[in-house]
Amino acid sequence: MKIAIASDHGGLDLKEHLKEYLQEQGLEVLDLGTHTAESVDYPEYGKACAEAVVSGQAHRGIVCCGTGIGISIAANKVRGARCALCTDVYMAEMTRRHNDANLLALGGRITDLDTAKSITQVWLDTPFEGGRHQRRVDMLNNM
Ligand SMILES: O=C(CO)[C@H](O)[C@H](O)COP(=O)(O)O
Repeated sequence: MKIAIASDHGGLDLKEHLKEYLQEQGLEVLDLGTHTAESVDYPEYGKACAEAVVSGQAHRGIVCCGTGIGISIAANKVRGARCALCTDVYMAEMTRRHNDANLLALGGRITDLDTAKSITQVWLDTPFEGGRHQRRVDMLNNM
């Protein structure tokens, strides 16, 4: 599985650690930046990551900013993106089971690394349930 990953400066440390975590598991990572601590604008990075997923360049995407909020809003502006901001593993499980979330958002100033790794792992491993949830995801895709 290929994972696109992107952050602004507020999510940079978390992105770098998660990138290493994903690569340790043999996953291919497409790092769309940012690459330095210089202040940048999260909409650009959320958009780039969501476009990589929706276009098929990557199977899934992970976006990080300070809270995870702004970059998730940006990602969800891209048609076909279903980006879920998660702060615990229950949210990660449910957003895969019910929402078929193809992007995960995390807050580098909110969520500690161990929790972020657990959230990421559950989000990677949990399948979409389909059924009644497919109808709702179709509705999202048609908006
Ligand atoms: O969390 C964020 C967006 O939701 C950003 O990371 C945050 O707004 C950046 O703030 P600053 O420019 O003060 O570092």
